[in-house]
Amino acid sequence: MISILADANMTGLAELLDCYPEHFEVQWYQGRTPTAAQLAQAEALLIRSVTQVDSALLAQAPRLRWLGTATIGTDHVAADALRERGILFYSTPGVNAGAVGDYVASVVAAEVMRRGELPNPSGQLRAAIIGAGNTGTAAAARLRAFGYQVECYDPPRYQQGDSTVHRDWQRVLSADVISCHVPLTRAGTHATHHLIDAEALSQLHANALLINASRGSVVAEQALLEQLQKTPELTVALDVWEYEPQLNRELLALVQYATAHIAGHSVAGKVGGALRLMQQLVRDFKLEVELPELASQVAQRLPQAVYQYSVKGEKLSLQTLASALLSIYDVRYDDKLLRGSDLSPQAFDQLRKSYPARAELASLELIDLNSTDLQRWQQVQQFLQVAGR
Ligand SMILES: NC(=O)C1=CN([C@@H]2O[C@H](COP(=O)(O)OP(=O)(O)OC[C@H]3O[C@@H](n4cnc5c(N)ncnc54)[C@H](O)[C@@H]3O)[C@@H](O)[C@H]2O)C=CC1
Ligand SMILES: O=C(O)C(=O)[C@H](O)COP(=O)(O)O
Repeated sequence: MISILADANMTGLAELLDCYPEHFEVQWYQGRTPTAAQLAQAEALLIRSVTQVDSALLAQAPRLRWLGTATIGTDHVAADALRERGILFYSTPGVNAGAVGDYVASVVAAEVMRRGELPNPSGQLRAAIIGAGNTGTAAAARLRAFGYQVECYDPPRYQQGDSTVHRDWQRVLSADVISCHVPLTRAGTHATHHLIDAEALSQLHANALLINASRGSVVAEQALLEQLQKTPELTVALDVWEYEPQLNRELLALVQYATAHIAGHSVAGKVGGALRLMQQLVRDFKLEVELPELASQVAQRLPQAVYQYSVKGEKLSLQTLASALLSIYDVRYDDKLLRGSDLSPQAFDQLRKSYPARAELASLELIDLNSTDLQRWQQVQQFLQVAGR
């Protein structure tokens, strides 16, 4: 029996573990940090982005030999400390990239409804993706579906010879939509901490749309607040916050879309994370568990495959497309939930814990289209299906 300690709020994991009671002895922890008594027993620890794993936590977990985070980001884990102890460590790259792309699409669709047109202060319909990895690629595809010319800024990839990306920071700052998709890093040539600082913010078009669904500290929060006080027309969508679960209330009042770090929270993204960790755990501990059976347990939890939206024979206008996308995932609803809460750290965590089941935009099917629009829709659909590099 392996002694597993896991975040109680990891969608799909309990069902997977329940299928194999003979292999696992499971303890669940609530909230952000396990107790010392729980850590003392654990051989394998399964976490989400809210649990900080550092030397102090590891010192309480003498039996630990395996750590998995069901997230793309790994900035909450001290990888060096794990290496020193010889603890195996896994994350789930790309697992919720489609969901993050959908979040970006939903923000743009909501802007179409609010402005009556796409954000386009430069008149060139140009979007900049910062970080051309999995989430950046999914977001770029969604922006292309709206007709944006998308350019990806990614100096590390550029240095490695990737000719599809650039390293011209000024081009990023002059775009109509700027969307952040980098890991949070604090050291090295390409550190991303406060990448969007006061100087960068001051150079954006007043009517530009800035989106951050990466990590809060990629944008300097105080500088953003000061910029919004000067240019309130700047439209900002923040899914992540520099000091979350503590929110900057003054800043929240000035951003157009404020959500509780849920950009990646589609059911497929969340359940996929649990499945990938389980598959790795089963391999590393050499357990006799059928991996295909694990996958089929997960498939049963995914939402229905197709959501139909009738355009009722009308032209596929920008507004119709935006309405159809919002019918699957509407960021304005998540924004209302956060603003309607008491904005405390507990409320922030509770919103994430009780997040409703969310399908992905790839499951949308438009019906009753005329033949010209059918072609346009098929192109859009391809963009909506991109779920990583
Ligand atoms: N809000 C949410 O729910 C979610 C947030 N995230 C965050 O998004 C981050 C990115 O995720 P992925 O795209 O899947 O990661 P990825 O590793 O696939 O791509 C990151 C890209 O950023 C580039 N990069 C690194 N430093 C850079 C810099 N200084 N300037 C420009 N580009 C730089 C890398 O070369 C890489 O291409 C994650 O590390 C995580 O923190 C991820 C999933 C969900
Ligand atoms: O994958 C990541 O990185 C994220 O930020 C997640 O979407 C956040 O997921 P949870 O930590 O809330 O499971």
